[in-house]
Amino acid sequence: MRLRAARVRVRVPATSANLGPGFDALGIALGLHDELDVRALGTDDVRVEVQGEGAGTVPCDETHLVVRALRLALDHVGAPQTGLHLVCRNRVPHGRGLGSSAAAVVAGILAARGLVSEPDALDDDVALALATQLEGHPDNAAPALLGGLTVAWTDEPAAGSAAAVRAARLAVHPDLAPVAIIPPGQLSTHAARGVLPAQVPHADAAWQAGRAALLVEALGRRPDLLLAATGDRLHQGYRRQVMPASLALVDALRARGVAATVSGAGPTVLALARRRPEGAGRGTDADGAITEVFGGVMAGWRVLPLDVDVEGGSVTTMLD
Ligand SMILES: Nc1ncnc2c1ncn2[C@@H]1O[C@H](COP(=O)(O)OP(=O)(O)OP(=O)(O)O)[C@@H](O)[C@H]1O
Ligand SMILES: N[C@@H](CCO)C(=O)O
Repeated sequence: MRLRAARVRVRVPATSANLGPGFDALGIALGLHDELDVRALGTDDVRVEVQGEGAGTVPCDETHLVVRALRLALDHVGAPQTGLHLVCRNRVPHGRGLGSSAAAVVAGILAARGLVSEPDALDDDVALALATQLEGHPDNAAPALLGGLTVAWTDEPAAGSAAAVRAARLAVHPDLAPVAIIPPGQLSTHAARGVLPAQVPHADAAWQAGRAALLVEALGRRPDLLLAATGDRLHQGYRRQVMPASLALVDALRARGVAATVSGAGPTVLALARRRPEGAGRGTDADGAITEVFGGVMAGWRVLPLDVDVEGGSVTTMLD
């Protein structure tokens, strides 16, 4: 395998994982994107410029997450390593539960796909497996790669072979109107996973399986069922201790009929709202409740209505 291009442009969406009961499995791509220009250099240099989210905080050397993912993908297909110049225009907030790390990992893998002579060697199946290797779980990487609503799972490995990570796209009702409510502070996924128990009661697992099945129906065809369908007993309650304000917001919104969940590992809150019907003005059916709950007192939080991204990550080869 050789490099066929020197310059590529990559675009990857934010994602929200779990959506309540779909812990480590369901995820949805959102209309908020990181964009990167990646240039292969004739030298061994690595230069990373970051604009927007993460500027001044993420490392700008070989340890940058996009660089690590890109190198993993080049190694995987036997392509030569190269010097790199990255310009990252980041809009996905970091450490907020909106899939910034998955976006970075998918961006690196897609950049490698755009650079190599046989891009099919990094098709979506391979890209998802590589992303999961770096991320640990595929629920953000799958929608970041494929767009829309996805369910990701891992097939039991046959003796002597690696487990296969797989994903399928699911239907999304056109009225679905996600609203991200983003706090000013970060919480790492690592910290949020650290407070989860090793075991849960059988009754909770059974309850959750029913809600996850209902959620697929609610998101695809019956948005009127979203409040019931976004219940959770496996993660949000355990995580209350590390994001009390987010869980208080989830509780307050749910008490007002809004299908609110913690987005990914938090601390962002995602309201799965519905677009107002034609003629009823712009906005969503959750806007009144969000305004009422906020009351202007949650300083530094941002309310961000977002479209569902249906395209997923993309890479374009740039001609010099
Ligand atoms: N665009 C990026 N470039 C470089 N590093 C990044 C980028 N995005 C995220 N990271 C790294 O990943 C960390 C955040 O990852 P983490 O998994 O904790 O949160 P998240 O991905 O934003 O949330 P979640 O996985 O819950 O959706 C950042 O602090 C940074 O180290
Ligand atoms: N399913 C993951 C998403 C965060 O990457 C979690 O909740 O820990």
